[in-house]
Amino acid sequence: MERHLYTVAQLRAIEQAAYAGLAPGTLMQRAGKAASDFALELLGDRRDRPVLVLAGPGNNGGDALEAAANLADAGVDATVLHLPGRRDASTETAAAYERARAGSVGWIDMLPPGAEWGLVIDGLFGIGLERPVDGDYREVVVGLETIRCPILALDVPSGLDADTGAVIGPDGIAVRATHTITFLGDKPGLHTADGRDHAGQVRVDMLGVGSEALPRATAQLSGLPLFAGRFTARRHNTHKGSFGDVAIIGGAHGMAGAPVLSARGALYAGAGRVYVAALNTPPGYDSSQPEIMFRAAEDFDFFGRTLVIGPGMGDSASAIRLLARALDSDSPLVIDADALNLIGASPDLQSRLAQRTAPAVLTPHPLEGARLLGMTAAVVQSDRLEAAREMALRTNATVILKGSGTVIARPDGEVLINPTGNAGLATAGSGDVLAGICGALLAQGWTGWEAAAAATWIHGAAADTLVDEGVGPIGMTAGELPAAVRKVLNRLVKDAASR
Ligand SMILES: NC(=O)C1=CN([C@@H]2O[C@H](COP(=O)(O)OP(=O)(O)OC[C@H]3O[C@@H](n4cnc5c(N)ncnc54)[C@H](O)[C@@H]3O)[C@@H](O)[C@H]2O)[C@@H](O)CC1
Ligand SMILES: [K+]
Repeated sequence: MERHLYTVAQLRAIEQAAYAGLAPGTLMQRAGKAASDFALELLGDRRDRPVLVLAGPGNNGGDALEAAANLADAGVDATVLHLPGRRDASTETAAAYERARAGSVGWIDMLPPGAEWGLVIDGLFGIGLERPVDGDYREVVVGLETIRCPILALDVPSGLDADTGAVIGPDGIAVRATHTITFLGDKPGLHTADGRDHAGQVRVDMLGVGSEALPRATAQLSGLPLFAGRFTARRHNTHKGSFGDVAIIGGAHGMAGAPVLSARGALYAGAGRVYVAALNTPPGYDSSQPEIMFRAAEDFDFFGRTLVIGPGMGDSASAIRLLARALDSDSPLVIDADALNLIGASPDLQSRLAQRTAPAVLTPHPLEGARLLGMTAAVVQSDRLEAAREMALRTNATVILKGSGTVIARPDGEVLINPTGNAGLATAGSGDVLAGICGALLAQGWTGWEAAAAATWIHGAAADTLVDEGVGPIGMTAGELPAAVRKVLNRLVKDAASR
């Protein structure tokens, strides 16, 4: 899957351009038709069940009214909860209202407590949401929380910012849909931050607008087409030196587990040789993974090796010295965990990072990202795309901003949102595994951008595989990920070979 993501400003321009060549109301009628078709699909053979349609004051409400009229025409028992607002409706929405009025739609003005529905359609607000959902609208959204049936959001779940995926307002609320049908192009906010929880499954309907009418998107959903060309079957005549050396630098006193998890991630993602260069006295070997070679970090030669620096590294003088040496080296670099915090606190390390020419991939979670940018994690989360872009620009590196809908950004402003993964990844050590996978791909000659996109996708797909097998999301452990990563990778290579 590869899909362009448009900002609200771009969508408004697409809408204007499309609108100019069509009879008034055409786009809304198409949106209403796409919505009612999807609603019928969701009802399946339960078309006898009543459908509640929430219609707000703007054109999102107009889409909902068109959908309600279509459903009633198809013989469905459709009831509209109409909350028109104070401003006059647009001509199209007024026409949609008249159409629904003329049909066999039922009308209510408050949510009847205890009523049972086969489906709810959310047409309260779309991309025109200007402020937090409050008053009567809020009451309706709160009321939906106790209704147990599929909820289909039109364009955007009401209350969600389509650009950022944040629920609008300090104490905001948004509809939690099971499905979203979104119009004229996909939106970043449906796939990151709160977006995945509120949008459910997303379907895009272009309302008949051709791709030639679309502007260049600087954000897209990540997917196999971006890096599938890299998955080639291994030649027989190869050896461990053909697949690169990865060295994990970390493991200060009491934190030996983190670099071992990274090392396993790198090993199972196909690196030829994997070292842990430990800050503390290194263990002789890892009995459950004896392939990993342990060395003392201070004496370790970085030359010709891909480095993953930071897991369990701490903030000692020795950690800072090693980080400066890694930043000054020509080695491809993954910078994680404590190393990110050290860079956030040191203008000297920041300038060493910005001056690098070899690939560097940063893997911050929101708090580490916030430290790098000198802001709070809440500000990072309020606009994850912007925060990732800003980090990439300042550090001259590829940035993987972790979290639901991981955002990958590069210094020229291009952004990907990763669609794989689940809540099982919210567990200690899963980030260490991701850094290791990324290191392994860099060590095999991938660019920072490809390695970041693929590592994130594979890491998420591995977690999805484990959930399918009943291993998680609850209780999934980071140590279970590497073997699942190996399965995903080999499947991708096999699929690539059979194409
Ligand atoms: N105009 C067009 O050509 C098309 C519009 N479409 C639909 O129209 C939507 C955008 O329509 P609009 O621009 O009218 O925007 P919305 O329908 O999203 O909502 C805007 C209206 O709600 C009010 N409003 C905003 N936030 C509020 C809040 N928190 N509480 C109370 N009132 C609030 C505004 O004053 C305005 O009246 C899209 O999301 C999509 O669903 C689609 O039908 C495609 C075509
Ligand atoms: K909506």
